[in-house]
Amino acid sequence: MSTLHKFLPDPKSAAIVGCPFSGGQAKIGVDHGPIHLVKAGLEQQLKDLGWQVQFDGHHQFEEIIEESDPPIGNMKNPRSVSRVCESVAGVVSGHARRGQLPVVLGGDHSLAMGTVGGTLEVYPNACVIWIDAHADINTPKTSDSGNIHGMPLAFLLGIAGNVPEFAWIKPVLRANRLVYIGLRDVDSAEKRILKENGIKAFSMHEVDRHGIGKVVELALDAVNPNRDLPIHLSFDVDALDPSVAPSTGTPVRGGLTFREGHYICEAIHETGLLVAFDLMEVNPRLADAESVRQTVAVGCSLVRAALGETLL
Ligand SMILES: NC(=[NH2+])NCCC[C@H](N)C(=O)O
Ligand SMILES: [Mn+2]
Ligand SMILES: [Mn+2]
Repeated sequence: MSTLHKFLPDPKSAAIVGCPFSGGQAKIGVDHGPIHLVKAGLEQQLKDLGWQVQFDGHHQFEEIIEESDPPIGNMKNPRSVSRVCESVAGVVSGHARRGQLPVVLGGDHSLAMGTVGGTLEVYPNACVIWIDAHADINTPKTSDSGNIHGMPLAFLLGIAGNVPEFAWIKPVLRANRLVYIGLRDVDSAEKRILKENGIKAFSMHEVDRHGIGKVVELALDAVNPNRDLPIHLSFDVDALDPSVAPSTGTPVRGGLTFREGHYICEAIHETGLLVAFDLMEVNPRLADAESVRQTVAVGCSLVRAALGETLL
């Protein structure tokens, strides 16, 4: 807690935003992620690190989830995803405006339209560091699955095309403010989108080549060369190797080790620039009880690392 923070007032204050929502993908259970993370004691763990923590219970989306929500093009549950994300954006921007650091617990990664949207409303020059096996940058036209958790960045960048139901999302994110770490399952259309927009990405290949320390340095150089811009860190737990975080909907082998994942969070904490953190795609309904316990524990410890837990 000794690290000086460049954007948050002292004493440092965080808000846990539980988002039990699964409409951005097809597997049941990811909506239970935040409940498990909070039950594991996350609130007290952050208090023990010296943070003031606000947690007002998980967000209730029942009333805004559309009962009848037929696909638009191939997009599944489009109205529900849109309305949930719009409400999350309001909650996140509210916390950020009050000088709190929102810790958003998913739920699936479509929620990032809300989290990143909310952060950028308050910190328009913030950069986004996206830790994921996947690029989540399909447009409704390029997506094979129609799952919106594979599309949030296309909407935030303003390259998703015109979908009136999503008109509230402003193209707030600039391509040169987005960087990835951990990619290893990128669709061919997504590869083209990354190239065409000159988006910096460090796949597992680069992690192997340079080591995680150098990769985080290079990632920060790409989006935050003077180390003076606010950082939104969006962490999809499937960035970790499935042996480390098995309970997730779209696991991909060859991922980040336990330490590599934590190192990223620790290094971003050390910048003193972190203004928002997402932990997404923890699905306690997948895998056996021990795997669930392990994944939830890793999720909590990633959050703690990002909020300043040190090894010494
Ligand atoms: N947030 C995630 N886990 N995304 C997985 C996306 C997988 C695939 N690229 C798709 O568009 O459906
Ligand atoms: Mn992913
Ligand atoms: Mn993702």
